[in-house]
Amino acid sequence: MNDETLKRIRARIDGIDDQILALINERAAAAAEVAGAKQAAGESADFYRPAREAEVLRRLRDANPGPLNDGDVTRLFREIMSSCLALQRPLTVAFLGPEGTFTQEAALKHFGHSVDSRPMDNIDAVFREVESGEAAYGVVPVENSTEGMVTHTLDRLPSSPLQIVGEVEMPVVHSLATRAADVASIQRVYSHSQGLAQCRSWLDRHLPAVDRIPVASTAEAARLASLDDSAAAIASEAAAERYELPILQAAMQDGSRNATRFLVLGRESPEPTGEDKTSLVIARENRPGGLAGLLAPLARYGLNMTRLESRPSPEGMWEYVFFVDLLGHAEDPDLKRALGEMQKLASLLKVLGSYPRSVV
Ligand SMILES: O=C(O)C(=O)C[C@]1(C(=O)O)C=C[C@@H](O)C=C1
Repeated sequence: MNDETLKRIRARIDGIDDQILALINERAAAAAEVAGAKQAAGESADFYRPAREAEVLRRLRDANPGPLNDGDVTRLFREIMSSCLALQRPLTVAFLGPEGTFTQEAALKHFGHSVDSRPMDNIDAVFREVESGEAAYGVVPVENSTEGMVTHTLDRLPSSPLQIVGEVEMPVVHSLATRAADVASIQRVYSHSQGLAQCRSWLDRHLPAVDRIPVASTAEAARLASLDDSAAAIASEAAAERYELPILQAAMQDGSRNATRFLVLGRESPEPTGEDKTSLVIARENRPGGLAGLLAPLARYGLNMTRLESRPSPEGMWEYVFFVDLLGHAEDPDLKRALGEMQKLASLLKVLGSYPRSVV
């Protein structure tokens, strides 16, 4: 390419960037106007509107003419909205820490980077931080496609006054991060128990005799591995980078499509968007056909159940509660009727939240 051509194209790009800059700021000013209107209406506590954000992202994704792909378009607008909201008031978001966990990545993917994100030591602490009002929102893992549910999260939900206000799905790619020169020099491997489980076959094949040490998080594993040249961590690339650990093996997880679902916890239920999910916890006294009868209204109203999970009930030995995810919002007429009918049969029925299905 000759210099003249390059100069001409770059001048055009500069012109486009000026327009984008002016438009982004015009958008931020409009969002600030919304904030003013919310404040005037007495809604000053929290300006975040998950339902509206999901609508904005879905509309732009569906309108995207390319060549940018839909994922990049939603990510860019996610960050623009995050910055617009931070101008109104930055959100505080508690997440299962420390810095560098997959949960932090999920929190930033959902809220964008213009938030005040706070690492918590454990899942219970995330719940408490939001329950006490110290943080407006919290992010916790709930299930992994290889290893199944995160029982701490499920068990904490029924007794919490918090609502599930969103979900984030993320591919989870594990790396073997270490200062060891080669696999043969590794004497111990640290990770979260889920990380060790998700890489079991790889470890059996390549490091069969090495100690596998479960620690509080994959980020903590990376920190420990950074202190000991004969140790390795199974952690995210981000955590490896944070602790300046070289990656000896990338993408070492057993399932090529390993993904984790995270829940966003808040205090108020989002409005319906037309593409929502509802999570419930239910129970019925133990008798033949009990659970089938309790779920029957869902089939009658044509509702789609996307998850059914049982957990031991805190009430009694060999008693169970069931976690159910449904497509739809608890305010949708059919779902509302089905819930009304289930309520009459159930010994326990609690709506844990209705929230927009994940967009980014
Ligand atoms: O529409 C609103 O309620 C806004 O505050 C504007 C806006 C946006 O930037 O589009 C910002 C924050 C909300 O979470 C949702 C949307």
